[in-house]
Amino acid sequence: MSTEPIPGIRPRDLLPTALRVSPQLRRGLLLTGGLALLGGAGRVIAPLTVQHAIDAGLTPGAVGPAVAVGSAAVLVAWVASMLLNRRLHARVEEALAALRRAGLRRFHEMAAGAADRVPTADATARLTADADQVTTFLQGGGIQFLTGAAQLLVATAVMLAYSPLLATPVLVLAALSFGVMLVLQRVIARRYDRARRDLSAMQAAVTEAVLGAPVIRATGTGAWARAKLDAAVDRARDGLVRTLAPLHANTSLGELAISTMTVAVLLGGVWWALTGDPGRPRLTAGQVVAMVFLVGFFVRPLQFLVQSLGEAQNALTGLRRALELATAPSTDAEGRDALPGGPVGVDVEHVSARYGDGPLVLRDVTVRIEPGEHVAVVGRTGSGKSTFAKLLTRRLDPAVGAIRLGGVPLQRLSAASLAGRVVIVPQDPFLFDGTIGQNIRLGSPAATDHDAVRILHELGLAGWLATLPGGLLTPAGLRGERLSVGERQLVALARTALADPDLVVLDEATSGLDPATDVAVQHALAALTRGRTIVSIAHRMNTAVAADRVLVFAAGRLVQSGNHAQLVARPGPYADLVAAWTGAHP
Ligand SMILES: Nc1ncnc2c1ncn2[C@@H]1O[C@H](COP(=O)(O)OP(=O)(O)OP(=O)(O)O)[C@@H](O)[C@H]1O
Repeated sequence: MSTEPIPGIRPRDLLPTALRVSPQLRRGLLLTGGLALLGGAGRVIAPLTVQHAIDAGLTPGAVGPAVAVGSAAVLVAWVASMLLNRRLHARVEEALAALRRAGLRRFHEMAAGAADRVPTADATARLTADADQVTTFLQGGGIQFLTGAAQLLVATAVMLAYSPLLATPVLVLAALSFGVMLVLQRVIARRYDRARRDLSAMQAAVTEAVLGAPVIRATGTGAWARAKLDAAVDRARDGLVRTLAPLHANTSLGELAISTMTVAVLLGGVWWALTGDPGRPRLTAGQVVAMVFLVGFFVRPLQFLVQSLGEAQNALTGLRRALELATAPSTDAEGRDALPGGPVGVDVEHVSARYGDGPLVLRDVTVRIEPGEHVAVVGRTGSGKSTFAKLLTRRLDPAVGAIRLGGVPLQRLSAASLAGRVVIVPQDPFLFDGTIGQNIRLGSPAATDHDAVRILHELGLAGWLATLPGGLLTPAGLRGERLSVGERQLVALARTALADPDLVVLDEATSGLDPATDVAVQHALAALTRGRTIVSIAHRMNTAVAADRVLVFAAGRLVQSGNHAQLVARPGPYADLVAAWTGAHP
């Protein structure tokens, strides 16, 4: 039950997963590799032409062609790098776009319960800032990373061809330092991973501090809020600082290896050249000069690779986090069965529930809700009403027991068969930035404005529609902020009615609606509930009185069940609640 909603990806699975999620990366991979090799080889040809010119005695007949070949090679390298740059940038951006699309799609396909456990800022960061790290790396020298690696390969091959004995100490030193760097790289990866999580948490803290600013100003709790934010900022800073020590160790180690290699080749090359027969050195002067050049061509990309390992690691961490979201388990992977047609009956059998690893907040609840029945769920605050509603809509899975909808275990139902058939209407519904009409039409993909007007009439909301300045074209604003809570509820009720669901789980608004909106909401609710199975989390007595049956929760247990008249007649939690409600609204 406490499995991670977004499982990690092992380093060795990173590339195959990236290629699977973003197949664009595969396209023209051979050509891209070829261009990188051409770019690297073009640069390495220059020292070979110098060697020829020197060994030919630096005669005009030898220097001329050498300069021509060298220049042509440099030109080819330049063109190849330019083409490589263009290709790689375009492919990677296409791949990232696919990754973002796949990530968002998967987030929408995730089981509601799992998605609820992913902090909003974390999901957002994975699709934005984390994926951006790859672009940042590419723009900040990532392409040179690739041409550098190709140049390193070509330089190694040529050095080995020239003098295996001289190339050996260079390669041994390079292999040794790479071994140590790999270990350091693992440490860096772990620390970057941690740092990115802390950055995500900081983003969440900043969002909270900005969104909560009106409350903070009104309550004068600025110092408390800033202290909370400061702690998150400090953690993010410390996380980033912790990556510096291994990063610096890595760079210094690279510098040390590089200087040692240059000295080894220079000394070794001269010694090797001199120890041949007199007049017939084992290495010609041209070869020694070319070797020194080649070490430069070997060393410079190596140095660059080492220095940009940190950024590469950061980009890989960003890529991995985005990929993890894009490959998180979806509900469809679990559920294959369809919900039978018509009003849905609900069977809750010995269900207990908890959040994460916390204590049980709902214990051994057993109840059957008949198809078409209207049930009101009541109880004091914290008694478990919302938890019960979350269980019915799979935003939480039972720790113990089973729930069946229409006779089918909830976890066997596919997300597609639940969409539009089982709908939750929260207290403060979410509206998209668009018109009221567009928000209502979301209930049914094929619906027209005509359908939206019809449904508003059916719900008795024609009068409300007439009061809207732009009718259906009235803008709702970002998250519906241009409408009141009551109006948002009316739009959500119309959207729900248009979806024509068979089971509606309704979280009644607790916030005070103005009397006119309140009446409109009550009428709309009465119209919506006809002929459907309804589970209302009731915060007002009228809802409980009107329901076919009332379920009373207390301290996580279902303690009473019956209609209003039966329950109010006997002493107990329901009678106490009714007394409290009547006391509050005499
Ligand atoms: N996301 C959560 N994580 C951990 N505990 C939670 C979470 N949501 C609710 N709880 C705990 O579960 C218990 C039941 O909460 P629940 O929201 O179901 O109560 P409720 O009856 O709906 O209350 P209210 O009328 O105030 O909405 C409470 O003790 C609450 O603290």
